[in-house]
Amino acid sequence: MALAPVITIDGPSGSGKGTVAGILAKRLGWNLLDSGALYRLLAFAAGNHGVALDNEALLEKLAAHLDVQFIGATDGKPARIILEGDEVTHAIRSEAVAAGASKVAALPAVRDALLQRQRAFQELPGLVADGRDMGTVVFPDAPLKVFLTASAEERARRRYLQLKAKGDDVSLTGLLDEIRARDERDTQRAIAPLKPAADAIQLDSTELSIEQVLEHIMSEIALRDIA
Ligand SMILES: Nc1ncnc2c1ncn2[C@@H]1O[C@H](COP(=O)(O)OP(=O)(O)OP(=O)(O)O)[C@@H](O)[C@H]1O
Ligand SMILES: Nc1ccn([C@H]2C[C@H](O)[C@@H](COP(=O)(O)O)O2)c(=O)n1
Repeated sequence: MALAPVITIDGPSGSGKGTVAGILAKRLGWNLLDSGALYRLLAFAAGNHGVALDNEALLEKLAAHLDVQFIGATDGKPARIILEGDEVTHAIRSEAVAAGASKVAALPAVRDALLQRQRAFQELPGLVADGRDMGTVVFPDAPLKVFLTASAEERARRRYLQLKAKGDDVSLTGLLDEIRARDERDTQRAIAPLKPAADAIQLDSTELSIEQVLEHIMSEIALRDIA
């Protein structure tokens, strides 16, 4: 049977990947893989089980047996995420969990343990996959690969507005520091670093609205006759 087509959207934190991937999946009626959520879930589970974020052997085991359910969908995103029986939909979205995710994601055995779980999302009619290595490692044959960026300042501003709207007490300079630290870790790690695939189209969303980003991607989809 033919493999489902995949559109990959990679890029740094706050560039808009998750938002754009969710809307795109909904418009196309395709499946969605938020690969960052898997690394966040692993970091969260490690905290629950008292596993240190540099204990590669234990994290590999935890990753291989991660008991996760993605339930329902709104705007292309899972409505609820259940980890080991507990709802963690919102809890995994904190900056602290993101920093932990970025640390466990640098461990080769962890990435290996999560690889097949990610590839299993490739089901008909198609998949929109967002992350750091979707186009370079997980789905190298994807017919459309997008590398979405924005300046660090704009990404911090977006994250600030997003967290403020949720009622979180955050500082813009603190978020900018965290974003820069995460960029550094994600781009400099030895395995599957954040970088554009050789055949990716690059979009800088600093001056673009979400809808304008989507228009660019939809025109690439039409050009390639993918969906
Ligand atoms: N082009 C844009 N213009 C303005 N705001 C945007 C744009 N794209 C995304 N946003 C907003 O920026 C915030 C971060 O977006 P999003 O969560 O999609 O980023 P991300 O790249 O998936 O980040 P992460 O990798 O950390 O999950 C959200 O509040 C989103 O609505
Ligand atoms: N394909 C992926 C997805 C995510 N990560 C790591 C690096 C990120 O900093 C962290 C959290 O991701 P987010 O939810 O913010 O997209 O997880 C990765 O290494 N590879």
